[in-house]
Amino acid sequence: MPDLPKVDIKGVSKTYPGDRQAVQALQTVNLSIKTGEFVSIVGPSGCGKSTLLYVVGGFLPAAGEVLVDGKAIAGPGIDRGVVFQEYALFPWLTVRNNILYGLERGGLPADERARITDRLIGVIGLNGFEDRYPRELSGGMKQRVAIARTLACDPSILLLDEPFGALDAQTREVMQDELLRIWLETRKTVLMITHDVSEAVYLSNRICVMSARPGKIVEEFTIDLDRTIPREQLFTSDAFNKVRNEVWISVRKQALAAQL
Ligand SMILES: Nc1ncnc2c1ncn2[C@@H]1O[C@H](COP(=O)(O)OP(=O)(O)OP(=O)(O)O)[C@@H](O)[C@H]1O
Repeated sequence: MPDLPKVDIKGVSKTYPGDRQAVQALQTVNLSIKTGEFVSIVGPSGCGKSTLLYVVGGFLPAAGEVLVDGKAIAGPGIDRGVVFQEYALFPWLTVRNNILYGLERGGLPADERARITDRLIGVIGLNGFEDRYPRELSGGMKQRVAIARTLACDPSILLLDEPFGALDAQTREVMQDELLRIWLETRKTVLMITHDVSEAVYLSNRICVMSARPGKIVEEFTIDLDRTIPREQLFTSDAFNKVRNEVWISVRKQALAAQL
């Protein structure tokens, strides 16, 4: 069925019960993501972006439905790999063993697991650092390991929650380029949360803007930029700046509405 969405979020609402007051984080969110599409979600702080990602990840129960390949999810699954903002590495495992960890339960023979791990260490540019522990790595290196660990299980969907939010500006750019290269190579379906409008425009096919809490999708932008041209050229192009400004204005409108 060629038109079946890879991820179909249907009428998802989420209210967190509270001691004093319940918090409605999401209200009837609908979003269909095609196979191989890179979709980013932007919106004001606290509007429910992470909540939506956790619902799609299967970590959080919610009203409505999330379908993957047409089937309702019932919890987390190996079809969906998640990368969190805060690296989430095991401090007691080396780079190699952090990446191997996710593969150990997959039933693959040891030599195949080692082959996948070695290849990914090359992909993330950490040859020579295989036996280092997370405490010996920079923030950018740790996040590369976290991404490699997620890629090791070869999920068809990547769920990225502000994956570069904790990195300095230069490392962030390097990591964006790395992610773009990986996506162009693998064409995985990606759902990414970010605060950074330029990052969303640089990486995505489509950007969804969420309203202030309770979050719902209020505007969508299709991004049709040439991803093969160098970053400097793209960032200084009129086409890039035009769409970046449009998205920025849309997010700002929601952020201002939240303050009223
Ligand atoms: N476990 C929880 N219990 C109660 N309320 C929660 C919980 N997690 C999130 N919330 C509330 O739900 C709302 C949405 O939170 P969420 O983290 O999804 O927003 P966000 O858009 O990702 O925020 P930010 O951009 O600041 O990271 C917020 O008001 C938050 O306080």
